[in-house]
Amino acid sequence: MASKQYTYQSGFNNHFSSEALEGALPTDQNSPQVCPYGLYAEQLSGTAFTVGRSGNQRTWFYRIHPSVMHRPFEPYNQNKHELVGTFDSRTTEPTPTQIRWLPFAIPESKQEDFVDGLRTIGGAGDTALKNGLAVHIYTATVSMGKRAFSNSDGDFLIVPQQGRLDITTEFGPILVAPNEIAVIQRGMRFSVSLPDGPSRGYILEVFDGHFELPDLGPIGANGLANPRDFQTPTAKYEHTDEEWSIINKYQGELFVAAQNHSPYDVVAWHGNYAPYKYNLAKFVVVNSVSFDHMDPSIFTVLTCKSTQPGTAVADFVIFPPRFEVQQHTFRPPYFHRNCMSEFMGLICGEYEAKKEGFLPGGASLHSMMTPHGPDAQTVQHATARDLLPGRVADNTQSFMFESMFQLRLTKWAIENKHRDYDYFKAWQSIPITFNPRQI
Ligand SMILES: O=C(O)Cc1cc(O)ccc1O
Ligand SMILES: [Fe+2]
Repeated sequence: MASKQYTYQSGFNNHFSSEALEGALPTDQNSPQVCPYGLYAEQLSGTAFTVGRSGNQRTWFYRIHPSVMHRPFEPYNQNKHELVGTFDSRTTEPTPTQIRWLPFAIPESKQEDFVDGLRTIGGAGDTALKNGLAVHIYTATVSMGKRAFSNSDGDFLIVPQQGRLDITTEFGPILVAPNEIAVIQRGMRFSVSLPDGPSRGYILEVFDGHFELPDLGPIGANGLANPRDFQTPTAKYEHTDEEWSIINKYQGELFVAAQNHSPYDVVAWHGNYAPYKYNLAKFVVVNSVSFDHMDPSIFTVLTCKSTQPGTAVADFVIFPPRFEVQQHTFRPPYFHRNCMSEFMGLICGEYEAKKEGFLPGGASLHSMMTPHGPDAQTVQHATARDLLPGRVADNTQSFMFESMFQLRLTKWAIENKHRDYDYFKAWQSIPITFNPRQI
């Protein structure tokens, strides 16, 4: 698997075309009476037919079998209570307290693939009403083999933390490593293999809309995540009569259907609804070069907009390696209470606001308006240090899923054995230095 060739098309939101056999893409129309090579045309819509031209997304597949050639979907019960698509009092609980989880264990003695290893941490809203989001953790020890996953509920933004993911998609293969992300939108079939063995990562799922690049405003035409650094796969197909299972997440529940051919039989495709990957090391960092701490929105890689301008359903924000040069400034993240929810994870290294306890593969949640900020050790260092220009976050990468929604947590997350009940202690020994006699 790992020796497989991966070729990508570059750009964000482009109209791509790819054919694994020369001449497989019809040249003059989408639906010829008979397609080249006897293929079948099938459209995958990522937006309603009538969405305006600038936001309309769809792809045309030219495939050996129409994907409808499968047996009926039946409930797939395994793992049922650990995936959630409706966040209400029946499924989840709210808590405003600061929460931290130590690294989520990968059950190495258990054979679990990417689908069986999905667990919902929390979320908001409801997939049926196409409003809200979910945050999941995946841990996996085995490849999916002849099982394909397809999510009718939302788009997945996948953040691998340990182990590369070799993702076969209907559009072609994608290899995604820690410090890269992959976005696989709703309805796209994919299978995950694990070239490095046991793997773990985070997933942000949005129930409506799609991820976009943030506007750059006065920054200008370049910077942050540049469109050309996004990579979409190229067509690759297999023609087999083997038994496959299609596992479909629909309204937060899993269903399975059998079919006797590979779902990866797309010989050619064209369109602007396609999965992609992005290497976080390519992010062009912008920050204050004089003084003060900028808001982390300067580190937004992708955003899923709501209908309220500037207020996102979810932003994917990173804290990348960079220079820090601000003078007479408290340089770490400030103390704050935010009208947005902040879920954070760590891919590698150490996060600049926490000296201890926030570890790669772990996570934290600072809910809407819940106070948080740097821990006591970070405060002590930041207030005493020399402010020479320096490096921050070298060899590290942390990220935040920031959302306008209030998240509710699953029982799995709240009662998780890796929950760090001592998290509140991080702030208890912050030195109180108030002196009314000091000018
Ligand atoms: O809470 C956090 O650690 C994330 C964060 C970082 C920062 O630099 C400013 C605000 C913010 O929420
Ligand atoms: Fe914060």
